[in-house]
Amino acid sequence: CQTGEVAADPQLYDQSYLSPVTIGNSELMLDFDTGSADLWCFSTESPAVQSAGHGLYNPSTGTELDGAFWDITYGDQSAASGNVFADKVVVGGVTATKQAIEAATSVSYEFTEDVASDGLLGLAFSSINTILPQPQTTFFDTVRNTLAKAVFTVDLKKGAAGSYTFGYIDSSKYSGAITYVPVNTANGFWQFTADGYSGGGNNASTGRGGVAIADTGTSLLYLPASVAKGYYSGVQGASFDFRQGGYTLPCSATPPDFNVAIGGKTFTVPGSYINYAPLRAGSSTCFGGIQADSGIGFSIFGDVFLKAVYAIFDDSGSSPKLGFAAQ
Ligand SMILES: Cc1ccc(-c2noc([C@H]3C[C@@H](O)CN3)n2)cc1F
Repeated sequence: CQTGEVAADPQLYDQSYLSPVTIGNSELMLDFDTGSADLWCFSTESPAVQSAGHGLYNPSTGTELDGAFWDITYGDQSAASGNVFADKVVVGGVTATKQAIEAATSVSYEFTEDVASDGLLGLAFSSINTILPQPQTTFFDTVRNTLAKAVFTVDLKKGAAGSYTFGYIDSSKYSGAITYVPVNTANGFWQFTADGYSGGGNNASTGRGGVAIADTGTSLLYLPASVAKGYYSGVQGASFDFRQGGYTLPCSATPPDFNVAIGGKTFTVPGSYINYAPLRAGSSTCFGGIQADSGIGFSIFGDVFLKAVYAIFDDSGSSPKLGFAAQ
């Protein structure tokens, strides 16, 4: 029965978190993403102009999955594609002897420029893996029957290293009780229902909650437009900036805390997490950590929310569930 833990290292402004993964005989830094289901990495097959500065997977240690290819586009329209090998993957001591490794033969500029990241490790449901003609399993699905308990946990932190555990829940990482809610896997995400929101200009609870996904690969907290608007109506100097494509606020502001009701429990995002980052280096205007989820179809509980809680992604029972606890 395997268990393991791996660090989650924050990148600038907590834009993403990277974890060390051994693939074949390379150690790469991957962005663990509960909002997608492909494990892909830069490789010796990637064009040098796209892979300069990145760690590379060398497929010579793997076995090619003949005729298999993959092509993924993320929420921000960044993309990558390539072919597939089976190879050994080790995450925090947990070993998958034959994991589908998606070697990139092409990536969009966002990935080329993100030189700290050597690829992504998807932790959503394997139903949305993009490998054709036959989708393959995520790392978690590959190892889940060898784990002491079919769970992984997420403990992200603001401006500090957090961790992912596989196969166990670490009671030292949270306080109080864990609140569990059911997960709807129809879209392949860790999708749940939030009961309601309050905080900022939303002084009265805005009651209605809505459908949301827990997404470690998204930096911010995307909420119904009415909730985002209500929140910033209580923040001096905040406004919706069409040029920036979202709400901005003075970097000098200490915004009010934001509360989310889930499973009858209230979880608080400290206001400081919502003063996210300067628009560009040296700017005194910052981009807000809460933004509207307009056009997405559901809310996205990204890192701004996840770094305020301890999150349990549990597929050990008859149906998957999400647990949240105060950190
Ligand atoms: C350069 C770059 C761009 C995007 C992403 C990215 N990773 O996860 C996600 C979110 C959105 C949804 O697609 C699934 N989870 N986005 C990572 C990158 F390193």
